[in-house]
Amino acid sequence: MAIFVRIAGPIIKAGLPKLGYLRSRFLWEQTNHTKASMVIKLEKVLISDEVDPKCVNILQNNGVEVVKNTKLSKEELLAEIPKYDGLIVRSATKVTADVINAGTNLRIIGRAGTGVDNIDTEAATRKGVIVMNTPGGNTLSAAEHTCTLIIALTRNLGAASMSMKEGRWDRKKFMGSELYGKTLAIIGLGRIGKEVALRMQSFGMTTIGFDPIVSPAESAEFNTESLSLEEIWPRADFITVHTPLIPQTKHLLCDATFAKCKKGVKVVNCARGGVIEEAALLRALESGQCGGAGLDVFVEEPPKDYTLAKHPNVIATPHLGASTIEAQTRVAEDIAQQFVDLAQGKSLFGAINAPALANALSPATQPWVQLGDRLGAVGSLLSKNMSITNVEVVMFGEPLKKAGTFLIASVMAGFLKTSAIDNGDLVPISLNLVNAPIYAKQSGVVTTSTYKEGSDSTYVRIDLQGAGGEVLQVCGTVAGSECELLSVQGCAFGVPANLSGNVIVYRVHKEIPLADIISAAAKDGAQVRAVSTSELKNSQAFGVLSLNAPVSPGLTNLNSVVSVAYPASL
Ligand SMILES: NC(=O)C1=CN([C@@H]2O[C@H](COP(=O)(O)OP(=O)(O)OC[C@H]3O[C@@H](n4cnc5c(N)ncnc54)[C@H](O)[C@@H]3O)[C@@H](O)[C@H]2O)C=CC1
Ligand SMILES: O=C(O)C(=O)COP(=O)(O)O
Repeated sequence: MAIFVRIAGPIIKAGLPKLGYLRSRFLWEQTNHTKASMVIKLEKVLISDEVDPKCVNILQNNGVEVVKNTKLSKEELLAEIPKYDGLIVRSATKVTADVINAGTNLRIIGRAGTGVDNIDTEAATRKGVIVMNTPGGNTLSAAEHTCTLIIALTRNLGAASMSMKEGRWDRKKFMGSELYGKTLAIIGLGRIGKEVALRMQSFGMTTIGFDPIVSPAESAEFNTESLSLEEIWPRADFITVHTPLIPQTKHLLCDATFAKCKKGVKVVNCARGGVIEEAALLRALESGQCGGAGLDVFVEEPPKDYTLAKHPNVIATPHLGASTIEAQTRVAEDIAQQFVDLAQGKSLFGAINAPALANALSPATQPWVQLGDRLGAVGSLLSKNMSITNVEVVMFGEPLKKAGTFLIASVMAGFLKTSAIDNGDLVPISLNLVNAPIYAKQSGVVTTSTYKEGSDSTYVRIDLQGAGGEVLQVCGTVAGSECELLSVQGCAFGVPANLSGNVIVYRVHKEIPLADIISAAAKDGAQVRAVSTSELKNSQAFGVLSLNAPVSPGLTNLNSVVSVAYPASL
């Protein structure tokens, strides 16, 4: 299933009503892709960075073809990527929006490591591509490397070792200081920050820290006092940063914050280049405001300018935090196993951009995901001209208790797809549970879900509310693996209508002989395979014609017999 989006531009299709509530317009084209379901097809994976061979073994043992090529230029990667369902990287490959958009078959990007700043996660999410990392696999190695840099800094290990290699015995030059009794400030008290705290406490250091999501009680559990940054700067003898590089952490240490620190403060960056502003650090080192820096990461890797790395008070390593046999084995195994588990519908572990996929992975859930998509499509067809502002998904029956998030996403996928047929937009995007929530939000339609306790049967109702307050209700269920329409506007179908393949959905306002409907549809070119009709209630009834092949829109003959009829490919 592909969606074509153009944010602005003329409506190409004439003669069909336009949906004013869609802020951007969508035109769907049917392809072989599964509708809004989210079973990940994983046949071919590209590994474009140095990842432990265990990754290849696990994938291959699970029937995945793997190509490892760590020498691809950007142009070569752009040319190669369409061949793959999955891409595995470390920090070297820059997975930019153009790479993601070139990946016509790309379903999943895996980061064998922690930081995903080299992956344009927003572009991936819009394209419906899952981004996954291996949180925790390299925590201990990064923490140990940080501790190594702190210890090395305080005893001038880098420079002292260098001077020995140069044949000198400089005992006076390299007077150090003890860590015992000193204060270590840890900015970012997540996985690595916490492990650094625990290790450095064994040297007798006092650990203080700041993290917006770690409560004082949590940090107290690892003996670290939680303070504001303003309280931290003047107290710290050493500062180590363990945050991702995000706008809030960029240049956390800069001229202004260095100025608030103790003279001679020593700093360590084993997180991401740019959390400490490099130019400000150089100035602080030159002035003596900073007494030394341990740097594992740089804004540009490898750096073009080695001034910082060459500074006598700097100990620098070329992004080695995760470069241990143990960490590389773990992250390689983890990412491969996470890919396999996701493809087999077992687990979503490590995915960072697919909340609607939670609870939607098991094979048993897939028909419900499909049902959401199809009810959304039917709802869209029958609510034309209502200017839908709200969509509520109401779930009945214990098995659907946790289905709200994925059902909203799949209903909106079906709804937006079908709505878009009347518009005309041109950039191809596959809608799925990863990107449907973004496009739903962008459409301006407010979505909610409600679970109703106490129902003996399991079914879904979607309530589509128009700008004028009117509501269209569409109800459906899953029988085996089939999606069935149970009722529209409370008009129950005698035999539930099968919602699959090519159909025509129609509405009448009085009893119309079925023969008249079928013969009118036939005149419009429809090869009708099956018919389901609802009861007539409140002067309306609904029907679904299942067809052997798609039929062109318009349906002039049928529309002269029924009130409205719409073709759809479900
Ligand atoms: N040098 C290397 O080879 C490695 C570097 N890393 C980097 O280390 C960093 C941390 O990794 P983990 O501890 O595993 O991540 P984590 O997600 O467990 O911890 C990061 C913490 O930073 C906190 N944070 C976010 N914004 C903040 C702010 N404005 N101020 C203070 N804290 C803030 C978060 O709340 C979170 O608790 C990441 O940037 C990662 O890429 C990770 C592994 C190896
Ligand atoms: O996991 C991380 O965030 C790292 O920085 C490690 O990077 P690497 O996999 O060694 O290129």
